[in-house]
Amino acid sequence: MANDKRDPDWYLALMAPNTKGPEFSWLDPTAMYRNAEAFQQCVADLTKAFKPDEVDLVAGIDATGFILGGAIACHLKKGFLAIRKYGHLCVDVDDVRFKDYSKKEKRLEIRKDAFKPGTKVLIVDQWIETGGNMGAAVELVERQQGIVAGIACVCIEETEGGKRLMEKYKCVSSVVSREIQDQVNAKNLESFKTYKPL
Ligand SMILES: O=P(O)(O)OC[C@H]1O[C@H](OP(=O)(O)OP(=O)(O)O)[C@H](O)[C@@H]1O
Ligand SMILES: Nc1ncnc2[nH]cnc12
Repeated sequence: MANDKRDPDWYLALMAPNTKGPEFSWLDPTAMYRNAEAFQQCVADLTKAFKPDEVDLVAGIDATGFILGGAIACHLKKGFLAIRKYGHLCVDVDDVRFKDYSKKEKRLEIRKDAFKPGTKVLIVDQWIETGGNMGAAVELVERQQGIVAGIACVCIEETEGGKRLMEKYKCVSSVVSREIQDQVNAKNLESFKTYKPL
């Protein structure tokens, strides 16, 4: 990409707007993952701030955090820990209850003895809105004496919860410019005006 004249976060314009109503999140980043160049660029962007010895294990949040988290684990040549929605693992678990952007009660779980104490864990998800899911994931990792090496998401909204996570942990997202971050915070991307499904 030596002569690439695109903005560094060009691929965010491939995310699809919500056309189904308020019970869904306001856009769909999985539309962007279908583009090979976009997906690979996103994985590269979310990992470049981490040196190999900064991360021992990558954790992804159920469900869409598995897509990016799995790809990031392979890119960094690390193992992958699934942070699952409650009730899915067939082994003993630790779990956390919380509320997310839907304002409904949610619950995440990880297996007991998921990693050794002191393991440096990079937590990956698609998105941070209220920070409910990510806050719960952090709690699960820290309860087992893991060290949160960082947090990686396509976008992190500058909500109260998002800002709290950014103050405390090394957080990376694909958003580069103030302009796009403001659009993310406003839940309305300029690119929606010209977004075309394939
Ligand atoms: O910051 P928050 O308010 O917690 O919102 C962010 C979460 O919401 C979405 O998950 P959701 O459970 O809606 O969808 P998914 O199962 O498709 O990943 C998203 O993937 C994050 O996990
Ligand atoms: N995938 C997503 N897109 C936009 N906002 C979100 N809030 C929670 N998940 C989201």
